[in-house]
Amino acid sequence: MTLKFGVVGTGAIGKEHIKRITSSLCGGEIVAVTDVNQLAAEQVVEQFGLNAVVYPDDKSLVAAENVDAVLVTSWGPAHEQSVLAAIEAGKYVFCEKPLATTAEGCMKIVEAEMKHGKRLVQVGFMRRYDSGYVQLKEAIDTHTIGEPLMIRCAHRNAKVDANYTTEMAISDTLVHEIDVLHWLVGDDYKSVQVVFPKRTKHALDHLQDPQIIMMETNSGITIHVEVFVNCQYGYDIQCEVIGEEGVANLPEVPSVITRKNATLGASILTDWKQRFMDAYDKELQDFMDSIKTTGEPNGPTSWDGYIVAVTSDACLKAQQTGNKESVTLGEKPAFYKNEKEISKTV
Ligand SMILES: NC(=O)c1ccc[n+]([C@@H]2O[C@H](COP(=O)([O-])OP(=O)(O)OC[C@H]3O[C@@H](n4cnc5c(N)ncnc54)[C@H](O)[C@@H]3O)[C@@H](O)[C@H]2O)c1
Ligand SMILES: O[C@H]1[C@H](O)[C@@H](O)[C@H](O)[C@@H](O)[C@H]1O
Repeated sequence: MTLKFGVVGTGAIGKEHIKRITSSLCGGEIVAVTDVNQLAAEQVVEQFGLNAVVYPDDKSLVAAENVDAVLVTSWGPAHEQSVLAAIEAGKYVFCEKPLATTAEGCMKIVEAEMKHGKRLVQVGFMRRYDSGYVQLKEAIDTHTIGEPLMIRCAHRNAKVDANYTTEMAISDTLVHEIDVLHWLVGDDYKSVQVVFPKRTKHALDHLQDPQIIMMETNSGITIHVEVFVNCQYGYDIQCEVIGEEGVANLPEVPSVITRKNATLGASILTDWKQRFMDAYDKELQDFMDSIKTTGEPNGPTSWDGYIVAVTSDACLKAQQTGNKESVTLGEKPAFYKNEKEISKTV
């Protein structure tokens, strides 16, 4: 069976996902596309030689009979409406982060999905599919380093464009750590705090860069994440878990090591597309495969999207107050308690 996708939003990551579904993954086909910029949607159909209809908006695309699954890759604020429309129509949804830009929006999606009665939604938190993070999780789960006590992370982008704001360090960038870290240690967040170090001269005037976000889990694990989006030198993702019996690090991306001019060298990637290419492939392949085999997606859930939104809201508040802000999630619904471990399925 081929899963027929309708794509909402044919910008940067929309095109990346269309390319992988049509050229490197198995079992998917793009049959519909839409974008507020109709020309962009038409160009994508031509660029990738798709046999797909261009729809005027997400509602008409979702309603198309031959669309089995909706791939939401529009701007964040537009996600909620498209995801809710897809659930309403009983269609599967793969939604890029964020699931919705507010915790209330994510909760509406959670409630709609539970009302529908089976899982339809997967959120694009691709780091859970990255082989490095999967290995790190295995080391933690098998108690290789004992009980985790502290985590230190860095999320560095070489540079960002003028539209990137101080808030986006949380809502666009930190969201990846918020998702992957609670998954890594199997614990939820209790509180967050944000500290603004000395600003880099490479940030535009409106942007506080870098930022340090401190998070604490219910069991007391303390986490420090440095978000530094004008670090200049490359795209660099670091994660170190300090346990009672040892320390585990996210593996470095493999690179040829050179020896030249009295210097030992290795290259560093420059953007997220290359760094997580395999993880993007695996998350979408898993989405298609698990729907085919079990009738439900297997990856990050709407509840995971909700956890990220609540935590991200607390961080945004902490940016303003400078105080420790609490994270209040409420009980995880039983509906979301049977998730399978990705590390055991990919
Ligand atoms: N998982 C990741 O690592 C990752 C990486 C990049 C982007 N993203 C997420 O993917 C989403 C898209 O990011 P991008 O970099 O491709 O942005 P982009 O600006 O390149 O593309 C977004 C596209 O959506 C279209 N659009 C906006 N509102 C729409 C609507 N209501 N209906 C239809 N089309 C609409 C825009 O015209 C644009 O073509 C964002 O939510 C972003 O956070 C995730
Ligand atoms: O939207 C992008 C993307 O999510 C990247 O993975 C992240 O490193 C960037 O900081 C963010 O702006």
